Amino acid sequence: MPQQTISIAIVQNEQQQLLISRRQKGQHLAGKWEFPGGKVEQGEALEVAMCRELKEEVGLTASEFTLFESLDFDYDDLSLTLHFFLVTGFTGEACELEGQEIKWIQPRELIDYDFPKANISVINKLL
Ligand SMILES: Nc1nc2c([nH]c(=O)n2[C@@H]2O[C@H](COP(=O)(O)OP(=O)(O)OP(=O)(O)O)[C@@H](O)[C@H]2O)c(=O)[nH]1
Ligand SMILES: [Mg+2]
Repeated sequence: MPQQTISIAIVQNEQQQLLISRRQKGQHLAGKWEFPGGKVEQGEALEVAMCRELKEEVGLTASEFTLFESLDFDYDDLSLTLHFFLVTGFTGEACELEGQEIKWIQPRELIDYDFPKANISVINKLL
């Protein structure tokens, strides 16, 4: 089974809102909501990958962050190691650089959005 390491940014703004985006047609788990992030490249540090994906996907530059949770999760077709960072400092304005839908929501609203199974423990920690 393919194995991937993923770095993810949970971005929190000054109103305590969190940034979520929607996975697009053709992507793994299309239609689900997620936090911006993606595959860590060969030899790339986890936080460097998180910052790169955040910039590429929504145009934000992370300046303050901590590792929030790391976990392994197996989907039927894919085995993942996911590293979630909580980003509390950033510059820029979030935009839909890849044509995906994005939203700022309150943590308690996370329960109203359909996230991948791998996100359940992280979402429970954020609620
Ligand atoms: N970005 C992100 N991916 C997640 C989350 N939860 C989760 O299970 N995943 C899974 O982790 C993998 C992330 O890879 P990705 O598709 O975002 O990777 P990427 O940005 O490098 O995509 P690309 O290869 O299309 O450029 C996917 O299989 C996705 O389904 C999440 O909250 N955010
Ligand atoms: Mg991605």
